[in-house]
Amino acid sequence: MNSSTSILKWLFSHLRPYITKVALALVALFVGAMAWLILGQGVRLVVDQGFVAGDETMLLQSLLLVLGIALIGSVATYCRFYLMVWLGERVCADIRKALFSHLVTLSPNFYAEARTGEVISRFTSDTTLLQSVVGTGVSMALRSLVMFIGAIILMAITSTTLTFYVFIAVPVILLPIKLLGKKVRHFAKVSQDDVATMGTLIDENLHEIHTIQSYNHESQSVAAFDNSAEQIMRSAAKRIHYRALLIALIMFISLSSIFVVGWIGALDVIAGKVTPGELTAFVFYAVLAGGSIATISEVIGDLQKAAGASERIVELMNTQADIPQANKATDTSSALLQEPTQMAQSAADPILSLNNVNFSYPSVPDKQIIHDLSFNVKTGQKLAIVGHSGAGKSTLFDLMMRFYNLDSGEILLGKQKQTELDVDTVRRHFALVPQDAVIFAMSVADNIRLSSPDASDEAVIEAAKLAFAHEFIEGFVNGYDTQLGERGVKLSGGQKQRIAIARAVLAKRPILLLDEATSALDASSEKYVKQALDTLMNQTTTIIIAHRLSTVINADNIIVLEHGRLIAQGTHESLLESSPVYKEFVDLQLS
Ligand SMILES: Nc1ncnc2c1ncn2[C@@H]1O[C@H](COP(=O)(O)OP(=O)(O)OP(=O)(O)O)[C@@H](O)[C@H]1O
Repeated sequence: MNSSTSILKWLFSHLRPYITKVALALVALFVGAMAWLILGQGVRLVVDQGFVAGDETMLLQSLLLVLGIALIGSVATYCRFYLMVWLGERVCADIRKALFSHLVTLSPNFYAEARTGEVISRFTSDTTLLQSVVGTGVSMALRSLVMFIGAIILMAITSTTLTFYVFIAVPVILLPIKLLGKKVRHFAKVSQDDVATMGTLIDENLHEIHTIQSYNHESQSVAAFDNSAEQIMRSAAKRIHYRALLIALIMFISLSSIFVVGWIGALDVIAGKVTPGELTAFVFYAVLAGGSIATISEVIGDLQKAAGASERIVELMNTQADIPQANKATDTSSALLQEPTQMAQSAADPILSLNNVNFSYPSVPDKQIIHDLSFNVKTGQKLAIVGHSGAGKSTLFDLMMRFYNLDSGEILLGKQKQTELDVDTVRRHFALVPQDAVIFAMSVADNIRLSSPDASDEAVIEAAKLAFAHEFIEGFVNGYDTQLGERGVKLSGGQKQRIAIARAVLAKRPILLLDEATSALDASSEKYVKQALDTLMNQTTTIIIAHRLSTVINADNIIVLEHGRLIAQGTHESLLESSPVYKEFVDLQLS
């Protein structure tokens, strides 16, 4: 219960900025409900004053009154519906915006553990559910509640005896709603889970269509999908059965009770205890009250679902970014990020130093990945890191950019400790060219501009020229405006890499982190990529995870990692002499 109250508070806090609209919606809701309730009195007038009394003028006047009330009720319904659904959409958009800006601050470690698919599903389906419930569910529940209370009061005023009989009928109607409603909800949840499973299946198969088709796996994929679709059908059939039964039972029981009460009421009319108009009004209210109860019981299930959805959203919102900001006053300035002319950094000073770094991933704290690692990189140097797969090379890049906290030791950027700087500032020191270039579904220019959103068109073209990408981009019909498909399907491997290099060039950051691609490109692509990288490496300090002989030969310094330990350091020639591991590595991996 406590959590429901906090969820409600959370939801209402999002409604607060639109308090005027909320108030207007509530006014419309009350006016609408009142209009429908007063309509019963109008009907009573029509029957008693016009119909039974045989007075044509009164009949017309009462009918006009009924029409007037219906008009007011309809206008109020429009306002309530519009405002409530608008509020639902608005709150949902606000929550989505807040959630997304929170999600982009969470580290890759969070996504490695939480499964991105699940986060996306929470994001889209939970917020959509919330939107429909805030928009229509709450509106319907509130309206029905007001109508129910009003109808009961007016019933009691019209005839206490008949109201008493109605109250005897209420539990008879509520019992099947409660029992069958539970079943319906259970199977609705099962169907939802089945649909989610199908979603994963579609996503996996269509994203990896290349592998599926090359291994002729289509028929097995189709069979697995058919199975999943049939499973949804089976649980849906159960849900539909219980729902149909529920509707039929409610109809039968409520109509029977109205008939019984109507019969008792008719006897009272014959006995002269109530007027025919009163009986008509009473039945009108009884139907209103019954309808309201049915709506509330239906919406309550949705409200519970929305509470669950909100709880999951709040849980996501409360996930803390695992990299804390600097403890001291957050320092967003860094000597290395100043204009080159003011830069106190001399070529002999280290631009990056690791001192006795120890690290294990938070998810596997017992397995130490980096052991007592120390080295430094001087301004303008080219440092190559070599080591077997799993030695911890990529982990080092992540540590430099502070995607994780160290277990012990320190990393310095120039003379400043990484932990004393704002995380954003730390990252502004590095331009990363990953092994598999990442291309987004936007234009070529915007893909390059990703690293520097304010860059001018001229700067983008300049960067592309330096990355040897300008020529092939010009070859596209739309040039720099060419839209790249999802996952960059329209580009070759070498082209993607050159776009990624142009992005790094444009970023103009003090340290280039380069994860050299292991997959071979064709000879001409290879040549362009190499030229592009050479240009870039000559401009800045470069740390490169090397897989090619030519790269290590040109490096100023090479460090050899084995199981997260630095086992040798030096130039290519000196290491060939001094380090058997390096020599073996060169023979095996690089030549
Ligand atoms: N998110 C993670 N959580 C737990 N362990 C991880 C994580 N990422 C990597 N590891 C482990 O850390 C070790 C080092 O991995 P890393 O990716 O840094 O190696 P690498 O030298 O870059 O290898 P490769 O050349 O194959 O890319 C491996 O044993 C790997 O299993």
